Amino acid sequence: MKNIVLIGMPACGKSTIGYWLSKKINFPVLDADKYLEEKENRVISDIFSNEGEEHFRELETKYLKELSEKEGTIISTGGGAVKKKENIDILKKTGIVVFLDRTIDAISKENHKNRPLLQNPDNLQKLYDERIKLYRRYADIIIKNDDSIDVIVERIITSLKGKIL
Ligand SMILES: Nc1ncnc2c1ncn2[C@@H]1O[C@H](COP(=O)(O)OP(=O)(O)OP(=O)(O)O)[C@@H](O)[C@H]1O
Ligand SMILES: O=C(O)C1=C[C@@H](O)[C@@H](O)[C@H](O)C1
Ligand SMILES: [Mg+2]
Repeated sequence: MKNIVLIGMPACGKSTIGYWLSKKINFPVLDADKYLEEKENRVISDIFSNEGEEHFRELETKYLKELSEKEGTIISTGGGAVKKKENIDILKKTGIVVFLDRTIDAISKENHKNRPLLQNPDNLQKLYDERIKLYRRYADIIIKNDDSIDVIVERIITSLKGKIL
């Protein structure tokens, strides 16, 4: 059974929707950021401020490789997983990639205190402009996150029917 890999901007809903999708279809869910933090026994913001983003990206690739070895699992990735094509190539071998497409306006209204790259609010637009084409390019399925969580979960299930469900 293939994995379901959620990609998208920070605060687009990957963790929340991954969790509720998992309840609904009975697949386990793993959050790549949490997995990395547990394996490293540190929080991501600490890795960013001490060793820098490049080191974090190396760790991210290492743990995405481990996660890609799972089967029938929902994997919520970090918002920057698309920065390296290598990450996506790895994830696509065993998974179907779902891009959660949420507007920058909706994202900007969330609380970003635990998102190191969004401490400067101007960075949200910059990240979006850099990444939107990558999320679209790498997605097998694009789901607009513009309704309640329940509706979005149903949209994902409908779009996966006949593919992996
Ligand atoms: N459709 C929605 N309706 C209401 N709230 C939403 C919706 N989608 C996301 N949210 C809210 O937006 C916030 C950010 O969502 P979440 O933490 O799941 O994003 P994420 O993509 O996992 O972010 P990160 O990349 O930082 O891990 C949460 O408080 C979540 O409840
Ligand atoms: O958008 C990003 O580049 C990031 C998003 C988070 O999920 C974490 O993976 C980390 O803070 C980097
Ligand atoms: Mg998350």
